[in-house]
Amino acid sequence: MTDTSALPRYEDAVAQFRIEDEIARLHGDPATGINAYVECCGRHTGENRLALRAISAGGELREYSFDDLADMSGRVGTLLKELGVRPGDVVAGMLPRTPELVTLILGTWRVGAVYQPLFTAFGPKAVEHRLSYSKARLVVTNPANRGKLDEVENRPRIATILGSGDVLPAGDIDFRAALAAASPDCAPVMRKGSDLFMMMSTSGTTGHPKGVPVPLSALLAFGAYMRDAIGLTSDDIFWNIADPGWAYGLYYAITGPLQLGIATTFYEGAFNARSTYEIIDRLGVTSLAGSPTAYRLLMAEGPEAAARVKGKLRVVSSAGEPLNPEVIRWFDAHLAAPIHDHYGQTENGMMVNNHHGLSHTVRAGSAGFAMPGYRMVVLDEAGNELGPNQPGVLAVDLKNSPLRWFDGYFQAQTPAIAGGYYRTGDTVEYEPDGSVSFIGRADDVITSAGYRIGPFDVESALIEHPAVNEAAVVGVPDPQRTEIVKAFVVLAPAFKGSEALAEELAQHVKKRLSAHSYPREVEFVSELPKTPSGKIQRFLLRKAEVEKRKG
Ligand SMILES: CC(=O)SCCNC(=O)CCNC(=O)[C@H](O)C(C)(C)COP(=O)(O)OP(=O)(O)OC[C@H]1O[C@@H](n2cnc3c(N)ncnc32)[C@H](O)[C@@H]1OP(=O)(O)O
Repeated sequence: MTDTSALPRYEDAVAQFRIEDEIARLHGDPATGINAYVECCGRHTGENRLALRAISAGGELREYSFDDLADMSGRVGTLLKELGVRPGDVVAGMLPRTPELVTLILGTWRVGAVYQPLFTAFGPKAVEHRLSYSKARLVVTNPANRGKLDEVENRPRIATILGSGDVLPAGDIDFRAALAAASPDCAPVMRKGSDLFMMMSTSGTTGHPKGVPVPLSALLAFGAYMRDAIGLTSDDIFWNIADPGWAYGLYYAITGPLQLGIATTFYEGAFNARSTYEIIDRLGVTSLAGSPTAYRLLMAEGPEAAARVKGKLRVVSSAGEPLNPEVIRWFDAHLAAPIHDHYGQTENGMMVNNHHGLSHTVRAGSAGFAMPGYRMVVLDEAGNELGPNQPGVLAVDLKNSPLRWFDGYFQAQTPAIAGGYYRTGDTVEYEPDGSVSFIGRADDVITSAGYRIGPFDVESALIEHPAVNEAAVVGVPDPQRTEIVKAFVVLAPAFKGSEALAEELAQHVKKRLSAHSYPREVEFVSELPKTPSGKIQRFLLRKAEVEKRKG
């Protein structure tokens, strides 16, 4: 167990926070010149220091040093330059958690370009939308995901990583062969802190996902989170199980640890509790990060499975959904591991945490305290700051949060930024001790297994099916996944509701949109509740479902 008395006091860290100290920890300077490859790899080379442990689905462990990643990403950078990728251009990756993914990201940053993740569970619809706004110059993928791009209009150039026996699709670049022929020498292109290095996306309620531009200055916040909230030290064996197709994985499974010069871990297989315990045991993982759904699945495996690794985990960090007190107690009893809830968003990263690297009281059920460098407030509808025990929307005080970096969605309006605040859309209240208690979303965004799912996207995918006239999609409570996606469907006159049709609609969304956002429940209805102006009232459907599940 961590001896928290040896940690810096939270109050002191807040009082002593100076952005100049954070900047001094970087190799570059956001004002004069910075490069994310240099921060996350180049500056850590020369000592053969370990950067990545990659475990294949079959259990084979391969290790890569920062020097290995420097060589491989140099080749990527050389190839990108040969392909005409310039600083500020977007390069997309639709790859599983493999060393090649890391080198693609580092190589993209090395030439001053912007990395856009495409989660491998996405279908063609989700991919097409993201590529359409980012205007990516190149997408790098593998044969398992390549077929989706055939259904994408106006797709960019494609580079495919072939396995043995794979045939290169006509017109594609053979990524491995091109890298073998490319020079590892590639001088990093220095950029300003306001220049972008990632293009993320986030789910909306009234439209398709919006682009979230991430400037290089966000490295300051990512590093601070790893130190203060994860409490990462050079003695740790760190594993963040989140997929780098999403913010938590890209920011804190790749960027954050590598920036601190500390090795990260990838498991290339699909998540399951058994392999997770095996890897913790085999590698001696001391610091684990992931979502509550993953932790609930570890619990469901039972105390005997946990006994094998009891006492190994020094700290466990949880993000993506509120952490249940029951999970906290179970981790304490069966793993002897303190598990702490952290709160953040794709916009701005993690902002409120039960810090592992700072000492403060930790209450089960609390989201924690604002990370030093952020001033978080609770606002009423008129934008007034509220005191303790008054529910309102959690917001960032922009002027007094030197670590904040989100300036608005990519080429889209950002009503969440107004009056000097960024409103997160989450309803919370402050406790008298200054910690934050999470209440719920203020809008219709669904949180399922740590993923944020926009109902509009799922509804649009459903409506593409010939049987569907209208659809409304909401999140309904679920003990395992926090919420699951439920669709209420009004059928076209020629169709009759059946279990087979419900399954067909679910599979349609899974294939077209994304494997993680399909409706796990489909109910056929004759009409949907609407306002007089015709807007679907999802909240009424959600309320009825909550009541039904209670009773
Ligand atoms: C600031 C922030 O960003 S906060 C946090 C961001 N969120 C996250 O990181 C997400 C965290 N969640 C997870 O990692 C996972 O949900 C886990 C590990 C908890 C549980 O994983 P699983 O139960 O295996 O399934 P998961 O939720 O990933 O996927 C749902 C479905 O999509 C499928 N799927 C998932 N990934 C893929 C993929 N890459 N390719 C194809 N299908 C996939 C799964 O097989 C599953 O299908 P099923 O319902 O038919 O079984």
